[in-house]
Amino acid sequence: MNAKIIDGKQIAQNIRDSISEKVQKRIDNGKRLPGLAVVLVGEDPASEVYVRNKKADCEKAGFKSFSYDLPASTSQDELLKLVDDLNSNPEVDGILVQLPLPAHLKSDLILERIQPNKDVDGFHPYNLGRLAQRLPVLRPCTPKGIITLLNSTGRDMHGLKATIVGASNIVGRPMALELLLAGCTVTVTHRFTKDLQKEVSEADVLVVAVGKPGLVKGERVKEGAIVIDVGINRQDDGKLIGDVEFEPAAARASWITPVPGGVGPMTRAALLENTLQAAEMHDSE
Ligand SMILES: Nc1nc(=O)c2c([nH]1)NC[C@@H]1CN(c3ccc(C(=O)N[C@@H](CCC(=O)O)C(=O)O)cc3)C=[N+]21
Ligand SMILES: [Mg+2]
Repeated sequence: MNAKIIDGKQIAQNIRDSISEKVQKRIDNGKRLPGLAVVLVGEDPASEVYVRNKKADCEKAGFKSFSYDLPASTSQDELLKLVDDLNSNPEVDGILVQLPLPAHLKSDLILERIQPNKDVDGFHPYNLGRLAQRLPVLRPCTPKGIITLLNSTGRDMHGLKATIVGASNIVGRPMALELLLAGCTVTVTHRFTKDLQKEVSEADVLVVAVGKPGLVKGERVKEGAIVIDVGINRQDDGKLIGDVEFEPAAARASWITPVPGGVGPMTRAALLENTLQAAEMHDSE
């Protein structure tokens, strides 16, 4: 088997084109532009790149974008006050507080302050709870983007054995809920898992989201598996690589995502989808 590449960059572009058309229809129908507020606290260089890209995505899609670059010294109360203001601003459909936040800020309390119908990251307990109950509203962006990638393969997900490597709040856990909803039998591995490579070797669908290059050995990938690599690791030469050994994994898999150009662009596209969805929800409120 030699894997076909799942072209996240192209699929994300198709999504952005379709969103631009829907924004144009909103304008034709005299509706507001969808609005996204992006909040960045402190000066993490990687976060600055992501936030700049998100703003550019918004502007290209025809959304209104609001941006708040706050100093690392911002207090919990100041940040909560900003979230409250954005919650009550009728031009703002979506609020994204870029993670990680500086250590003195309590991100769980801040994320819970975002009104669930503006929680375009899908991180609020309400939205995670709805997903857990098979009644999703706003879905976490990276898992949502991955479901779109899996659907693009045309493979029926029902009954497939899916293994997720990594149990984070932002990827692994919501990914498990999405794959369960899609009909997979789901395993989540984490730091206490006894035999990671054994779990990997049994997966028909493998999603790896840890942030350790080479964590998944290509020779352990099941013949014909679909491999989704969420890892983004910058090497000394500046190149990005994932968590999966790409070449040997691609020799065994049926489909595989590249890094870059796989999951990353889909996370951004899902953010635009969620912001448009939030705007449509707010139209009828
Ligand atoms: N509240 C919040 N929501 C997030 O969704 C969020 C966050 N905080 N904090 C950081 C992570 C990371 N993340 C990425 C998004 C796009 C790419 C992306 O576009 N990656 C490109 C490469 C980009 C590059 O060259 O650096 C690719 O994989 O092809 C990567 C990572 C969103 N995150
Ligand atoms: Mg994002």
